[in-house]
Amino acid sequence: MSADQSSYFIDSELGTLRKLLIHSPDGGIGKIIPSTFQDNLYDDIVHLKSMQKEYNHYVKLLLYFLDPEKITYINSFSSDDEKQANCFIPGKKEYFNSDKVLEAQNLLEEIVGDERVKLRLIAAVCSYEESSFAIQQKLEAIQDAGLLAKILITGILPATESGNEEDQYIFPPIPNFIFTRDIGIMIKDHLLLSRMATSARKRESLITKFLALYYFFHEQPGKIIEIIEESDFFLYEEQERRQRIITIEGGDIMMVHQRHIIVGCSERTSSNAVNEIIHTLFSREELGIEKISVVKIPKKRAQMHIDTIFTQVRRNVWVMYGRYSERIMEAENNIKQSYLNVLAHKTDLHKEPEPEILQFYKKASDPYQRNKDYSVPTNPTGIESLLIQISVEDFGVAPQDVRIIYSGGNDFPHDDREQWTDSCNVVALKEGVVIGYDRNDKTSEAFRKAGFDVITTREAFDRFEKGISPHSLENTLILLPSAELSRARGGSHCMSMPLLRDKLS
Ligand SMILES: NC(=[NH2+])NCCC[C@H](N)C(=O)O
Repeated sequence: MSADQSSYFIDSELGTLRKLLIHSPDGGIGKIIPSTFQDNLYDDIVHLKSMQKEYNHYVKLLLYFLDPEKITYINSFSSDDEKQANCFIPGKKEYFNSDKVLEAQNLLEEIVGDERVKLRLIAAVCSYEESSFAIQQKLEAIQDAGLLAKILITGILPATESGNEEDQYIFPPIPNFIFTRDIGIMIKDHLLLSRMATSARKRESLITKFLALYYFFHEQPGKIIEIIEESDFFLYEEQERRQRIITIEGGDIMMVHQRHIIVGCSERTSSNAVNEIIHTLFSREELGIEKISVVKIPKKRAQMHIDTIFTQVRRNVWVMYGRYSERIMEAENNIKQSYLNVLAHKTDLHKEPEPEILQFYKKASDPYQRNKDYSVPTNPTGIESLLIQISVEDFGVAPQDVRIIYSGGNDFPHDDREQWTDSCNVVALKEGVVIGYDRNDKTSEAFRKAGFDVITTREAFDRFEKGISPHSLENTLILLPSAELSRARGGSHCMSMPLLRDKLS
């Protein structure tokens, strides 16, 4: 399998999905202990086997839509449970190996098959992880590229290679690598590399950079966009450096329309990064980006990226967290304030920091200037108006036809509970057909009320087995089992890095 470079292209969140990058939950996740799950950006320890089982539903669903021949292949092992299970484990002989549902571990295996790349990557990882020279040499001696790829991800050097009686833990796990959304962002036929905000995810950035350079764009490195701090960054004192730091995570960037990108300014994507993203994207004429909407959100664990607050379902339909809707916030504040007035309380209502929208336009007639101010004075008043504006102005939807589905049906406490378990984080397989989590009951109900079919993956598979074509589904929310997956604090949008979508007609 080698990369077909012309076949990466993303200019919407909705065009029929043809190719994406995933990573199945790996052995590193099963090594996290109660005192480290927080540092690892998890909210509990998870049961790896159950998580993998849930994840396999996701993979199978993707294959039904993107590469159905692989379903036939997997089904051919129906009389042998072990072999069938192996079809879902990267590195196993029976692994399905699709060139449409791409597994990061497999791509890594492919690039480290080249000795030159292998040595570079080992050196880079070992120096980042501050490994000993002895460990570096052990890794260099490994001839099995598949094994090496697995070790670089899980951090586990098996006894057979370590020369010890037991497995050796040489690097920390990177349990968030399942959230491939965050590691890089396709913008048309370019790839913007992320720059992870936390040390728990930095090895992911490193591996992704190698995948970009030696797999996806090895013949066209110019298509890789990298945004880093200014060259004098290291000369500043620590506090100043904190202001100037550039961190970018894919969950904060949405290529929502061919001319319009949304960029989140959040716990993970720094304001300086947003600034540079605007300049960089506008300066690259070939991208054709004319408008950038910045969504500044409070820095909070529950909403670490903008895709935890809203995602797009159809041109005219969005799912969002109602507490971040300015319309709802205003209505609630008014009600609360009027109670306070009636009760003659002197205290003012405690207000949470509110999201803020700033829009920037690149006018084709204006020559590009480094310090030019692109901002426009009339920004949408909040996230909900922004989403409506996109549907109406970018997609030509009539305002009365825009529909916002709220997390938990906007009903407290379900709104908060379900946002926490990623009710607002859905990915579109095609326009109107999205993947969500089965535990978000009230959000599913809200989808039903909005005219969507809501089915579980099992129901979907049954239908497909009966010969119904996956692509015949319309306006459907497909629910993944999610008891364990959701504890890692990401949904299907986070678990996907789309590489190729059809253009919307
Ligand atoms: N695009 C996303 N919302 N990704 C979710 C990432 C969750 C992951 N545990 C983290 O905190 O980094």
